[in-house]
Amino acid sequence: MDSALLLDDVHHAFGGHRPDARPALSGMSLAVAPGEVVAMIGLNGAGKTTALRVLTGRLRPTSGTARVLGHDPARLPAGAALRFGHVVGAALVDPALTVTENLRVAAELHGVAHAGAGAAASAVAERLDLVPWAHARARALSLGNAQRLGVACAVVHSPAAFVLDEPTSALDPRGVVLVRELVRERAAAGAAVLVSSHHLDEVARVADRVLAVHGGRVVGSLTPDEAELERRFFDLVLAADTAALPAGSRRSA
Ligand SMILES: Nc1ncnc2c1ncn2[C@@H]1O[C@H](COP(=O)(O)OP(=O)(O)OP(=O)(O)O)[C@@H](O)[C@H]1O
Repeated sequence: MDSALLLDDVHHAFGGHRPDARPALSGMSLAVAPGEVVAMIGLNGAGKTTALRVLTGRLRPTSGTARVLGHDPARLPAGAALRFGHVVGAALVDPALTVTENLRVAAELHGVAHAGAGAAASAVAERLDLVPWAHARARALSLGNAQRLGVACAVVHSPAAFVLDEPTSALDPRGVVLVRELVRERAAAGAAVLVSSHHLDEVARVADRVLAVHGGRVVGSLTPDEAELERRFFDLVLAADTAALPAGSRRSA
């Protein structure tokens, strides 16, 4: 089956060709099929957010190929943009609008007909337990509820593919479960989902595949139900670091 989300040998160095430029992506390759949830897990600075920024079209990589629903994300045709959702960095939320208004606007901006936008907004607000704050302005929300609203706005139009950067970082345990259930539901309906996280336990519960990201690339894949996931992750990181050492210094490392 064709990938709905794809990065193929993507490289990016902030600072361009300056001598002090440091690579953020060094051959990042991944693919997410329709109906699949893939999680990227990695240490701080591994390149997860940079990879997601490439997929949202906000960052043009130095080289390599990125595709969202078959298109270059930096020039996503309107039809594909309507079928894509994302929260990477600041969510697409207007602080002056209420929760319901934001959801309705997000739905209509993504092509949901005016007549159906209210129902779509109510459904996702209920799903993420935002109903008690339906009439609150977004700027008045707690950090966790603001994060729920960001996720809700990204998926209110039932996108065919979506990417979420650390979508549960501010959530309470119930919020974590609600986002997990929402992601699984959308994948069961055929969406391709790519999420990033620092929390192995959490992604193991939501993802079909977990990709270990280190040094700007995928250094291995973990199956969520395998034993000792954390140790396997660190083994992959260590192996990648060891392989990157100059040949003569490997033995003593
Ligand atoms: N705008 C930027 N300018 C310069 N360097 C950047 C910029 N954004 C990211 N980087 C660098 O790129 C590398 C990858 O960063 P990135 O934010 O993608 O990592 P991450 O895996 O998302 O990390 P974290 O888990 O801490 O969020 C890091 O070395 C980071 O310092």
